[in-house]
Amino acid sequence: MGGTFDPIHHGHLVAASEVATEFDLDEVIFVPTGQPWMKTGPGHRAVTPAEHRYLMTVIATASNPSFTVSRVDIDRGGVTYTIDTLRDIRRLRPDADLFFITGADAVAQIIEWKDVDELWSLAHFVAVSRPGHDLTVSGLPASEVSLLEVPALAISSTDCRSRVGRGSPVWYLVPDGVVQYISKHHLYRASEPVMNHTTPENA
Ligand SMILES: Nc1ncnc2c1ncn2[C@@H]1O[C@H](COP(=O)(O)OP(=O)(O)OP(=O)(O)O)[C@@H](O)[C@H]1O
Ligand SMILES: O=C(O)c1ccc[n+]([C@@H]2O[C@H](COP(=O)([O-])O)[C@@H](O)[C@H]2O)c1
Repeated sequence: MGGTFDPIHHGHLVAASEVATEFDLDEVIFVPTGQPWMKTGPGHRAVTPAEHRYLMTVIATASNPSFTVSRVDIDRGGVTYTIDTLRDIRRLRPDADLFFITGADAVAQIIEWKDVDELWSLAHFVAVSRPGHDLTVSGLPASEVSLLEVPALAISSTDCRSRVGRGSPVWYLVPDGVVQYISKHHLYRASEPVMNHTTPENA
């Protein structure tokens, strides 16, 4: 499951768990993005430094033995494209059948992703329902994309960030360890912007 995970929240975790159960997956690899090109650049906010997003993802998934976190997109550097993510994961897991988990909002944009026609040979895509978004495969090859209804959690990273920014709690929207990480590193505080060069060591 790829994501910006800024921060990771229970919507991500429930989606991953439901897909793992439904498709009998051995492992779900969470892959935090490097630079997500659809969320960066002019007119977009600065995405939180990758090391913070990576560590929050590790904390959130640590208690589940089937959940792991990959650094491939972070360590490759630069803009993240799923075509590269899947090629790297395939190299690391040559014998695995790969599934790529997305939410209904992300799957609706796949047609704009880099090298979209090549994606289907690398993984089977599973799109999960998300409150506020229609779940359809229109325009996509139906045999390559499965749709799955998951328990509706109207949680977004955007809302988590703005809640922290205005001093509202994010308890129970994100895992407890992520609440504590956000607080410890002063993430998402409007008055204390986190610069892109900030690392967990000097935050
Ligand atoms: N509540 C949710 N239910 C189902 N899928 C979700 C949910 N939140 C995120 N996803 C899916 O998880 C993947 C990664 O999401 P991402 O890290 O961008 O979180 P987000 O909450 O959408 O972030 P933001 O609000 O910053 O855009 C995407 O495929 C997205 O569609
Ligand atoms: O490959 C692309 O062009 C592409 C464009 C937008 C998003 N993605 C991937 O979709 C996943 C969810 O992205 P996001 O921006 O919703 O966090 C993440 O793994 C991104 O790398 C991929």
